[in-house]
Amino acid sequence: MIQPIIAKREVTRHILKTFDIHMSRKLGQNFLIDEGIVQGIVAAADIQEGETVLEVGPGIGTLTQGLAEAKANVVAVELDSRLPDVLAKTLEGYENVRIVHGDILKVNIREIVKSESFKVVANLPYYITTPIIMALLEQHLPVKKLVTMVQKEVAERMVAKPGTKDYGALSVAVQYYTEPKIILDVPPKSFIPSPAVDSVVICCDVREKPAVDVVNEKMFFRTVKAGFSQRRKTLNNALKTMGLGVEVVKNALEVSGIDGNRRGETLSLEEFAAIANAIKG
Ligand SMILES: C[S@@+](CC[C@H](N)C(=O)[O-])C[C@H]1O[C@@H](n2cnc3c(N)ncnc32)[C@H](O)[C@@H]1O
Repeated sequence: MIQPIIAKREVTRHILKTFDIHMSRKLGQNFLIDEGIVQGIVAAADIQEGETVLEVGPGIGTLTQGLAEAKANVVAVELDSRLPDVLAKTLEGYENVRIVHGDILKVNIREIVKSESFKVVANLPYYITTPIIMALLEQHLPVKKLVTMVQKEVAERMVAKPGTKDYGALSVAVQYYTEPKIILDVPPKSFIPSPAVDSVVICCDVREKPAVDVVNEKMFFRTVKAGFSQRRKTLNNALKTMGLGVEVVKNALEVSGIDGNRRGETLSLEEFAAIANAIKG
């Protein structure tokens, strides 16, 4: 069965009306109605025929359809229990789509996706963008690339460099695992309903190995978290929140050659790694 293109205002409205779906703000539901943006996301994902794509939050299947048309093997995880039935209809005839009803932060992604390598493509629910991105990165899943629609301010934090106002723990984590690049500006009118914020598509190519060598990843992220815990504090004080002794902190700063009077937000990934690697005890 040939389906109409969902990424259009009238088609989306018709589907919502037919299935009597009132969109949920709580679930971050802003559905894409701009076919050009769907095509831009699909192109950025650089889909090869038959490759596996995990989509987070397919909604009524707008982006899913673009991915299916590009011949990806799509696994789409949707939390809203009303939508699997809708998706069964809107995506009827696409044999290469599997819908899973669940919470992306709770499901076992490895088990669901069952692929040795995959890409993540999504128009993310904005109320949990950061937890989703962090969960996808921290689990060391075999993800090659993430192409996601996010709120513009979040994307700016993801690509921020040391010493800028947007630089924080999210910047370090994303840049540690990936090479992020903002590729598309998306105005509010590209969605129903229009969100109150600007959006962008960000493409994160997952690195073959992390950007810096760390002895202990947990310690690296503990150091980063402490470094940004109190933005106005010097490292001498901020690192105390790690629960380490004064001497341990002093020694780590000395060994890594980093001035304890500096602030965490000025540190590069290499410098955070140097401190973390020097912490003993
Ligand atoms: C911004 S909408 C995107 C919908 C569709 N992909 C599109 O582009 O039009 C986000 C979707 O994520 C779903 N969602 C929200 N929280 C979720 C979660 N924890 N796990 C999976 N899906 C979730 C929402 O129900 C919604 O369908």
